[in-house]
Amino acid sequence: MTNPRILAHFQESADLKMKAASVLAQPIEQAIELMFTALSNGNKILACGNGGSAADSQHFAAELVGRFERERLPLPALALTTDTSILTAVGNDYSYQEIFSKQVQAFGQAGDILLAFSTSGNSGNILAAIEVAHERDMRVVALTGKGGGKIGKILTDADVHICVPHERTARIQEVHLVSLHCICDGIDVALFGDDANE
Ligand SMILES: O=C(CO)[C@@H](O)[C@H](O)[C@H](O)[C@H](O)COP(=O)(O)O
Ligand SMILES: [Zn+2]
Repeated sequence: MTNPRILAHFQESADLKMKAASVLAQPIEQAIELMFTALSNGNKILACGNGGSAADSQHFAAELVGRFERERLPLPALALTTDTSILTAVGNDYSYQEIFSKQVQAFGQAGDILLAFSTSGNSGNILAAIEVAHERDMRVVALTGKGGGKIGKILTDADVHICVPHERTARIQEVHLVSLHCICDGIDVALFGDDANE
């Protein structure tokens, strides 16, 4: 007999993914187009998030600098969640709220993309990073949940909002991850064409 709690996690995750597929296909396509255009123009992608979403930021950067499923040259993506000296110095000397926005200020250029994760849509350091990205004429791809929170209110029409229709952080993160893989796949298809018949 399968553990009912384990079964319930898998069932809820599977049900949400199929529901989210139809809701999120369009913003995911918009994110692919935005990122492919930016990368084609010589721009880069900066990624940030807290906790599990910090891991997602690093996961995405690794798949661009390394590869997703197809061989290609490295693509410029940087997770802002990895440099412990920057994170502790800025957190200690200024505030935790500024650990990503100061990096966006330092590294972000016009035309770059900020990939911002927040399952609640309300994390202050992500809101601050988005505000600085806008000041530096960057576009934002935000992955949220729980209705999008405050992030949903500060995004512009030029940004992309992938908002998972759920209230449970773990489930939202699981859909963020499959969305990331869709974006990686879409960038490769834009570069090399569809490999469906290969
Ligand atoms: O991964 C999990 C929960 O599954 C946690 O580590 C979670 O990422 C943390 O609580 C974050 O601080 C949540 O922040 P946010 O997603 O609301 O911006
Ligand atoms: Zn998690």
